[in-house]
Amino acid sequence: MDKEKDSKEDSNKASISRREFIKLSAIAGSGIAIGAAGIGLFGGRGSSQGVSSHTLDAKAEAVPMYGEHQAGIITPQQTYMYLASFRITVSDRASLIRLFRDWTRFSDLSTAGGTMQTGDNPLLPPSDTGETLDLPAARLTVTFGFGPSFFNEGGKDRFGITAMAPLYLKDIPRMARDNLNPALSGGDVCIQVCAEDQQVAFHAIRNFTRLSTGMAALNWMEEGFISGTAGKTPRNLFGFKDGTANALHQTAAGYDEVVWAADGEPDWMKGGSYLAYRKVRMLLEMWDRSSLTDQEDTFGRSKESGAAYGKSNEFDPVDVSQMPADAHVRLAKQAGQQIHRRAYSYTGSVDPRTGNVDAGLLFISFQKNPDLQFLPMLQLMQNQDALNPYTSHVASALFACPKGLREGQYIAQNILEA
Ligand SMILES: C=CC1=C(C)c2cc3[nH]c(cc4nc(cc5[nH]c(cc1n2)c(C)c5CCC(=O)O)C(CCC(=O)O)=C4C)c(C)c3C=C
Ligand SMILES: [Fe+2]
Repeated sequence: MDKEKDSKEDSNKASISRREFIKLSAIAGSGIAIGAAGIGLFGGRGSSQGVSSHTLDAKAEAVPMYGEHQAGIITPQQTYMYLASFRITVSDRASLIRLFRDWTRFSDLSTAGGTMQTGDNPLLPPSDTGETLDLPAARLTVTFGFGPSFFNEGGKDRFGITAMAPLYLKDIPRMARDNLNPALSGGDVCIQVCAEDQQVAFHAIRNFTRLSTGMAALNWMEEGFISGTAGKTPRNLFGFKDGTANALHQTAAGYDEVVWAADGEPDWMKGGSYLAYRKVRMLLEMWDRSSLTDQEDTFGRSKESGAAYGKSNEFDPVDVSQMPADAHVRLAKQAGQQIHRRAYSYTGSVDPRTGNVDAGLLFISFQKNPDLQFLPMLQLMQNQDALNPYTSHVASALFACPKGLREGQYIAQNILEA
């Protein structure tokens, strides 16, 4: 593990300090107003104000949103995640700038544990929906991404930014086994929100949506969770440790190699990353009837320890020759590339016809070059993966997540005002 990156990530976990709340109060004093109701006043979330960092648990910690890279990409995974996709409904650049300014201010506030004003005018709806008033920052992160249609929608340069499109942004090509629902796929803008508290995460998505009224519409929203003991790899709904191989690149050099976009990209994208998303339904009932041997052969790893076939421990180097030819991990390795996975499990409703539960994986990976790292891997897996009989890919999207922000900048500023 790289010390420098680690300490950066650690500083990202700093709790909300008194200083930050003073900063927020100062902004409040300057009378920033957004929309009709306005982000004009800020309320700290009760329990964390003025409490020193070491007395607070992870739920109280704040992850600053400013820096070289956006938070929520290599940030250690929080327990809850919402991924939302928006369609921009305005066509002029000025409105778009207003939307991104509003979203950026709300991100700044909410990731620091603040809220918008909750009601100094009884004749208006409160600016903030209020459900986080007594809650701390809960390691909330907000990650913005832009879909291909943001830059060019069916040949139309809506915002005059087609020339600013990043190198590898396009819709993920249709795969042979795809069973995609277009209503749950793609979009102009995505917002990934992660937090240690589900209510804090939902509050953020809900208020992003409110702030976008008249300027953007919510296309779809997915909610996910993961759970694991601190320091241990969390397990997916098939009961296997999921994310082990991320350890192969968790150094500053590794992230540069795997995650951060660089050469040839427009300036706004250098230090950003591509978010590849697949909603993969997992056929739990069928899986639960398969033998342990079949389950382990599917991945080429031991279910309990997570060790690769022929090895004893989870992080021992993989020897693909020990695995069945169609094992998921063997195929992933065969692609010869690494990606940074940050997946979450989801559960949904029961199919009334079968009694089966809609559940699975919100597969999310970050990479610097999806053409090289992600698409060939997906292609290989679609054709041969032992996991295929147990899964169905039901939604898909690719977004370009810009580099991080400096204080005072708004998201997409270096695209819209370049
Ligand atoms: C196209 C990329 C991938 C998709 C889609 C995908 C879906 C998927 N994966 C699991 C469970 C596991 N995946 C594991 C490893 C793994 N998976 C991918 C890529 C995709 N997975 C990669 C690149 C790797 C790492 C390979 C390596 O270098 O060793 C594992 C093993 C443990 C681990 O390393 O995380 C599991 C388990 C599911 C259930 C799923 C779709 C539902
Ligand atoms: Fe996988």
